[in-house]
Amino acid sequence: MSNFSNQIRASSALIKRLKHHHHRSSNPLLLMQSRSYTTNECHRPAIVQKRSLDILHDPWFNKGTAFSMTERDRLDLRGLLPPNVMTPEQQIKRYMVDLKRLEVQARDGPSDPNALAKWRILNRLHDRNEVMYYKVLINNIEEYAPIVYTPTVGLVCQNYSGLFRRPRGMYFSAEDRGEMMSMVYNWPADQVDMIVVTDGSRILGLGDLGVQGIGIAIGKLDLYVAAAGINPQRVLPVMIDVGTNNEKLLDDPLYLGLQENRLDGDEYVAVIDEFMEAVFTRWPNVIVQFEDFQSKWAFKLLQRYRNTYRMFNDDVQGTAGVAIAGLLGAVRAQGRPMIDFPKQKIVVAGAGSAGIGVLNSARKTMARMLGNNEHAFGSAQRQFWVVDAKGLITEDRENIDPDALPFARKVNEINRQDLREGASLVEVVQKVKPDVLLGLSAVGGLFSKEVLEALKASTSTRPAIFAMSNPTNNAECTPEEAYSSLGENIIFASGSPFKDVDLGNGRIGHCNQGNNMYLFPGIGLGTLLSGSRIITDGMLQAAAECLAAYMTEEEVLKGVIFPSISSIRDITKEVAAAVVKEAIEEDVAEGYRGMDARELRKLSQEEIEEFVKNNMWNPDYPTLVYRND
Ligand SMILES: NC(=O)C1=CN([C@@H]2O[C@H](COP(=O)(O)OP(=O)(O)OC[C@H]3O[C@@H](n4cnc5c(N)ncnc54)[C@H](O)[C@@H]3O)[C@@H](O)[C@H]2O)C=CC1
Ligand SMILES: CC(=O)C(=O)O
Ligand SMILES: [Mg+2]
Repeated sequence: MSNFSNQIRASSALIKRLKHHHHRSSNPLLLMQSRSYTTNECHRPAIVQKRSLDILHDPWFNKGTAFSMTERDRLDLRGLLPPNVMTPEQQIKRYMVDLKRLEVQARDGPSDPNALAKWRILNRLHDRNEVMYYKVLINNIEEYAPIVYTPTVGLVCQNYSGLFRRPRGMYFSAEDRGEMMSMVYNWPADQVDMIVVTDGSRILGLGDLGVQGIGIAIGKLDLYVAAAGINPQRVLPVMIDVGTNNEKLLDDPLYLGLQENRLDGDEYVAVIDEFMEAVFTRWPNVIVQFEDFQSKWAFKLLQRYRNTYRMFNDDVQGTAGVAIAGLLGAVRAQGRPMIDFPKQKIVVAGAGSAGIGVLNSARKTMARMLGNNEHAFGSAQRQFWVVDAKGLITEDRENIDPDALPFARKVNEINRQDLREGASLVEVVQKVKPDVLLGLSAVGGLFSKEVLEALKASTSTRPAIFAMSNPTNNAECTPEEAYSSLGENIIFASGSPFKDVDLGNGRIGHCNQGNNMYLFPGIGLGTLLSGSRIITDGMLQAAAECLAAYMTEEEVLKGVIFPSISSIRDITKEVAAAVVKEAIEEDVAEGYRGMDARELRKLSQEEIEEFVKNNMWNPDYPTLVYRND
């Protein structure tokens, strides 16, 4: 079961990982001695059943000017390309000149006025040459993750009607009921490893964007390829269009989705059921990531499918793991042992899919550290104060959402703190003096000056502010606001990227990006390679623990509690290895392709990591061989 079953196990696991961290640069002898676990598929030729222009128009196989002369002959491409054969490096250089041209007058960062134009240029490359697209993305991940992912992906979804050129992924609509089982065979790939599916009902913090939400599934899968090395030919973004309740889209003559109100109740569930049955029939080994479903359905669908299908909900489970890693980092950053985590007073603003996911997981982690009995759960529960749109949630709340009920505070306890049902965020912060203020409210600026000023009275030596809502404009506060109100002795993390803050005199206020992107790619890859039929709580916990342990003591003390995005491929590899290991320990790993369950069980930690690494796709052109059979 979980690696967090008690503080001792957690600490020893952390120490082990920290040790491991030190020789992460890998011992060449070790590498030479260990056998290779499955050949890297990139070195095998790829068989194509098309030739000539059809290849140039197929982004999965197109290499553009990098087709060698022999390949041009073999594939009837001679004369269809300019004669100068370019190396992949030259291709990238030429492309980057075009992309960089825009940046001459561009301001950096999230408010980049050219962000959409950059997305367009990248998207055009994605449409014509996938290998090159991912090479650009992987080599410049820090710069372009904010374009293909949050924040720009939000803008892309909002402007989808105007940006739409070529379709990408599959659309299942309420009109397709009864047809989905055959529709899945319209997708050209016989193998699909990862599906990210959304119904567009809550895209980032931008609300119901209907069919336009497909952009988020595409963006998440871009990270699956870039960070986890999932083969881009085996990813499938999916939009389930059951209508929209967004009045603007319902009235927009240019809207590309169904212009009717969302299906609800049993009718809605029947559509999702049919979709799940269809995709798992064609691709029994696929993993389905649910993304940006409104809370109302996020929990219900997760409970409905998680014991029968290989699926997870990223907003509920991925976010929870990232938050746990961040919260433990915040404890370490105070120079305190992790065993102090259950003493932290935590105010959470937002009780939706993300907020409740984090609360459940944080409470469980605390309870485990406290002995995992009923009393432990009770004590853990009293460390949280949850504020939603109606204020502090207590047992006095009418029609309380059942998912929030476990966190409703007892009225007598709250009265003793001079608080009551519906108390405002600022009052709660004033009275509780929390160690952590965590926002998953989708309300930009919610951590106002008044709230941040109130946090000055925190009993923590180094209070932590997690403004996790996306995209940028929805962040509960900016790092500048936090550092200027509270001074340098804080920990700050945001869901979308911000720049570090210059505090003067050479001091830097670090801005961490606390985003589920540090976990979901590794959860998906680890599940895939373990061959587990389901994604257990233990596998998710192992992923979170791995992320928590990734940062060294020195980094954490500097306020750096999450890795830089430039190391996302490395952290993803480690998270995936932790997930595989946990699946083996829980005896749910059934093996993957050439590696059966028995062989998997024999692997050492290093060998598991090598197995993961060897199964990560790299953006290199394969040799193409034509065969028509
Ligand atoms: N950083 C990350 O990795 C992630 C960030 N998110 C972000 O979290 C946000 C929320 O997502 P969900 O929970 O799915 O949305 P949701 O719509 O289900 O929940 C929003 C919650 O915020 C509450 N809220 C609204 N106004 C408030 C106010 N003035 N004060 C306090 N609470 C208020 C609502 O009552 C509700 O409980 C989104 O912006 C999303 O982008 C979500 C997943 C991951
Ligand atoms: C990051 C993410 O999953 C969200 O904001 O919904
Ligand atoms: Mg999401």
